[in-house]
Amino acid sequence: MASISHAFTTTNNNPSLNLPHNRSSLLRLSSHSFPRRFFNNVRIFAQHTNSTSTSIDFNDPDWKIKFQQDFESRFRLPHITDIFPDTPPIPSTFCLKMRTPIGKDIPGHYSLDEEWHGYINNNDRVLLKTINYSSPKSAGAECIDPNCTWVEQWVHRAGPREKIYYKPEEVKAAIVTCGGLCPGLNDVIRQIVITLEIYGVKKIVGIPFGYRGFSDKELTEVPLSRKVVQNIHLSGGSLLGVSRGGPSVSDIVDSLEERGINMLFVLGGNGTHAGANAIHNECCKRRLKVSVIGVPKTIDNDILLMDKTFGFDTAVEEAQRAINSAYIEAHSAYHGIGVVKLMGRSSGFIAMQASLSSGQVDVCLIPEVPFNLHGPHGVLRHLQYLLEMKGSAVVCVAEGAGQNLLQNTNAKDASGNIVFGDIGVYIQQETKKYFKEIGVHADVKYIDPTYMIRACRANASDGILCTVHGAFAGYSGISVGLCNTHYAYFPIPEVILHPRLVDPNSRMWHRCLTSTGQPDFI
Ligand SMILES: Nc1ncnc2c1ncn2[C@@H]1O[C@H](COP(=O)(O)OP(=O)(O)O)[C@@H](O)[C@H]1O
Ligand SMILES: O=P(O)(O)OC[C@H]1O[C@](O)(COP(=O)(O)O)[C@@H](O)[C@@H]1O
Ligand SMILES: [Mg+2]
Repeated sequence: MASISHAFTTTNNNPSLNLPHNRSSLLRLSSHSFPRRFFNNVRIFAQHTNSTSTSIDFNDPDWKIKFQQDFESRFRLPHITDIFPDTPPIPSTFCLKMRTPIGKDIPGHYSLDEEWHGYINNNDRVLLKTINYSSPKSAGAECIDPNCTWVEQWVHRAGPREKIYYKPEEVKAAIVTCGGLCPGLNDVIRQIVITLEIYGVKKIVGIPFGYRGFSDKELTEVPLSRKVVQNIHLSGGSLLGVSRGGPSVSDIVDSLEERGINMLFVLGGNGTHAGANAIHNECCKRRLKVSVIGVPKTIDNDILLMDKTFGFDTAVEEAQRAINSAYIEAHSAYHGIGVVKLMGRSSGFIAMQASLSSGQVDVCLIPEVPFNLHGPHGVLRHLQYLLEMKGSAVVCVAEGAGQNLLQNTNAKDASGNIVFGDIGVYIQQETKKYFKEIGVHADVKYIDPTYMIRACRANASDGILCTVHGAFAGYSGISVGLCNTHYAYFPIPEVILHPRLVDPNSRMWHRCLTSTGQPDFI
């Protein structure tokens, strides 16, 4: 029987996933019992799947069921009953149908006398992929087998559960914001605090300046309440401050123990989530009843499996303002060229989306698509053509683009991220040089709005991710994100296998190319 090595998915690098648990997995698959690690050697077939290397025999008539079982096991959410099987569930204290608190109706007294139907059932699922590709050649196709067979993949629906695993009066919740700034951090802090209070939690604190706040003795925790956070969403930044680098995971967990924190909400990007998962694993190892929940924060939008992360919409909107300025400058000058650099360490989502929606960009350069600056097909030759044809041009470049053209800085930030050379400055300089050399006038203006973009407050369309329900439901080591417009919970390792990238074969990138009209620069 021929075995075809192809696409997909398996990761089980979270030790807690291997712990015994007392809850049933997806029931519709439970009648089949295949070895759990059947798919451990499957290799990637399509681009941009969240996959590790494995192999699968597509001649096996049961491969699809086995795939789905493996998927279900990978996306199973770690739960505190994995370690404390005897933890009794209690009726939820969360209710949206509130009356003016009188006696027993006060949240925290678990005595809601009205029937409440707003809960999420633990077996509710959200469909992860929604396109049935009929051919691997379809734009953006993500296929598991060579025929692009339709395989349903379900992830866990987020939201309040009827039964909870923490008594609100026994909870000490902490919030920490890590990494770089992002619009919407204060909105999320505010929403978490307000939701915790609705459950009846009284002890809520903020850890100042990211993970550093766990170890730096000069930094004291900030008491949080609805009163404190009421208006914080009206300003950008983070009420708590942010930082990169910081203490070891073991020191962070020591600090959690000392402070008596048993719910930790960690707002950050892929680095922060790697930290959150390590904290979760360390808590499991020490047998601590702690729920660690990640909230994806990054303007780069580089977290896997989610429609988008909060702050991204705002970043795109702000980026368009910078593009518009570059356009006006370029358009108003004789042979004007505007260059705008936007953030995006490994992913060009902001540059792509802002270029597309502004309609004012002629050349969009992102890390995922290689390009030459010089040569007959290079960007500079195309700029010359644009000046001849329309008199001006606008270039939008993501910070991680074209790094192969720059000298390696060999520098890393406190979190271990590579510090890039400035591609925007390089393009500006090379453009000036090029037009000087060919004796053509060009007025080059360079705009770098990056810190202005991420410091602004979130716009109305950046939804707030509510995470508190996941912690009360007893989950830990999970992240919350929008999946096909519905909120879902994901085990952290699945969303940080690698940075989410723009697929150069996706409709979105194709639309961007249509909008800019740019050729291939290779
Ligand atoms: N692999 C990792 N394990 C544990 N902590 C990490 C890891 N990577 C990053 N961190 C920590 O997470 C925090 C934020 O990481 P960083 O990469 O700067 O930002 P982001 O979370 O936005 O990607 C830093 O305090 C850093 O020390
Ligand atoms: O100058 P800083 O603070 O290190 O931040 C720069 C980085 O921040 C980002 O905007 C977001 O990165 P994070 O998601 O890691 O915070 C990147 O695009 C950029 O490389
Ligand atoms: Mg990051």
